[in-house]
Amino acid sequence: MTLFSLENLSYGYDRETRVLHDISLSVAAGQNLGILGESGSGKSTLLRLMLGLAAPDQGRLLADGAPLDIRSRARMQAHRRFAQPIFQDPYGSLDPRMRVGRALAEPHAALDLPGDRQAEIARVLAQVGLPQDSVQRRPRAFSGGQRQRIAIARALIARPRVLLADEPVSALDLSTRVRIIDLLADLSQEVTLVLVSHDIAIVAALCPQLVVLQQGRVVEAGPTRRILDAPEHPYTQMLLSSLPRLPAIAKDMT
Ligand SMILES: Nc1ncnc2c1ncn2[C@@H]1O[C@H](COP(=O)(O)OP(=O)(O)OP(=O)(O)O)[C@@H](O)[C@H]1O
Repeated sequence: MTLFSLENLSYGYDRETRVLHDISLSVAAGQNLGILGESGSGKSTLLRLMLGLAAPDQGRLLADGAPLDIRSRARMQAHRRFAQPIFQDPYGSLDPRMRVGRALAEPHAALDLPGDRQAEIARVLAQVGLPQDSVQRRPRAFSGGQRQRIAIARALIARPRVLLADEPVSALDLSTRVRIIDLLADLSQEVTLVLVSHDIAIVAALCPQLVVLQQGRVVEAGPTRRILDAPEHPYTQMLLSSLPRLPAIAKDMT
């Protein structure tokens, strides 16, 4: 089952500067896809298009088997149940005044989701490993990692088929990162992840499929293992060779 299919897609924020060039890729159910690229390569823009926040200038974007018409309210309502975002900054993505219970109830109501609202809130809190009494507290009462868990719970309330995650752990400290990566790995038993990152280690930990983006173009795509073992494109080779060589540094210090 193909969840997303992008065919020769191009996009620019204005007429003069094109940000994405002739992108083709697909996301298969159960096959997490990593999109790797340096800052400014167009990763966030690509996710914006997949979320339906903007439409391609050229090419096609199919979600759940059909072209995504972002002018159709009904289609976008369905799309928000299909694909949910997770952003980099858990501080920015939650309203500081809103108690967690309300932050989770809101999308359940707005998307007209089935199921008992309180039971659904209890379900997502358990899924992300937060205590049930979190509902009464506001975001400031939580650590950065816990806030990212709240943001993930908010995405999960829709029971989406896909999570579109934009650098979901880069704002977190190292040990918290590992725990959130473990959570995303657990969740990807049920929901497919599209993960955008400049960090090869995170992409490699979570995504069996990889697309490498350079200045808005796909330069390499395929199984992550194959690309890491034998990168074909000079840009991918450069990205891999710029990884810090920690064991070598440790050896030098002895
Ligand atoms: N709202 C906008 N208006 C105009 N240009 C934009 C806008 N957002 C991004 N861009 C430009 O589009 C290009 C790609 O940006 P994008 O944020 O998609 O890249 P990225 O790979 O996600 O980078 P980063 O990791 O730094 O977020 C950049 O040249 C950026 O300046």
